[in-house]
Amino acid sequence: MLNVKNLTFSYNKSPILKNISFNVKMGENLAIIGESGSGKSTLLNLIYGEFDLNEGKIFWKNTEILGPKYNLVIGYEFMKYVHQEFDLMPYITVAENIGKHLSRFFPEEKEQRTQELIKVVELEDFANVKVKTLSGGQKQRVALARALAKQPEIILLDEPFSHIDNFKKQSLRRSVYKYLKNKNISCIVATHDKDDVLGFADTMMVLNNNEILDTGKPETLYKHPKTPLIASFFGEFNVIDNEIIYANQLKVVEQSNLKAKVITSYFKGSYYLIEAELNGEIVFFEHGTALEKDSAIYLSISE
Ligand SMILES: Nc1ncnc2c1ncn2[C@@H]1O[C@H](COP(=O)(O)OP(=O)(O)OP(=O)(O)O)[C@@H](O)[C@H]1O
Repeated sequence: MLNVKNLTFSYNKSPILKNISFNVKMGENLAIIGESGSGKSTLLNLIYGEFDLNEGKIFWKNTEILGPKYNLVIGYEFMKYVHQEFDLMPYITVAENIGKHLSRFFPEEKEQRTQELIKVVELEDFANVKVKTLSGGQKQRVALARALAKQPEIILLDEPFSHIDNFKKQSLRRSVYKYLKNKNISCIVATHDKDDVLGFADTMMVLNNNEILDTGKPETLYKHPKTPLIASFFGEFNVIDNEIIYANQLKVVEQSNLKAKVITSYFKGSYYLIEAELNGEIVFFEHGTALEKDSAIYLSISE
């Protein structure tokens, strides 16, 4: 289990993270979300032992994670970190990059493991291609596979699918998170993307103003967002009578005391997002069809 206790850290004078405490169990998937600059990457760096803490302690099982002041070589065998710079060897192939740190003395196992991971990141067609010729998204997938090669006990992922196109993203995400679960590898993922969280994360943690704003199951935070910031992570929402109401909770009805005027209909695929004016405020709701501009409609709030 990863145990982070009262962590406080600053690069310069003002703290970036204050009093951060949480645990991650074996095989658990924890998603860290927060606005840009809220300290997600910094927290991953600290867990990896990249910097020295100002205060607090980090343990993986019984091993204390120590920063550069105490360690000549940063990083531990049981932990891998896939950050934004992929740090690959450009002049060797995808397969060679992935198998680079696997033992040469077990060539069959090395080959088998490399092939298994190439499949996980869906790079079968590129196994023998030199990394320097790959796109950003393909490189990101090689970096993921390489981090998994020696099967860490815990993996830290910083925006792991940020460079991957929408055509591939969904299936790749399922493949990687399923692999981590099957192998019982703990995972901490820093992300801006709700699709990394919903359906995959066991727990999510929201960083805001240097602290943990909330933490819990994604379902709980979705259903009971403490603040508009948390609701905004999940999608369009409105504040009506001081309550956070998601766009999909507002329905058009025959008659109600919420009379609104349609402004714009945005095509969203399986629905339209309608922008309307309600009591002088802008509201958004989802609807099956586009609605005529300036038409009057009545809304009701569903659970
Ligand atoms: N090496 C550094 N030296 C000084 N300040 C830094 C350093 N790295 C990050 N910061 C600052 O620390 C704060 C947190 O940055 P961090 O990269 O951890 O945020 P983040 O939540 O990961 O952001 P993003 O979502 O944009 O990646 C920012 O204000 C950033 O400017």
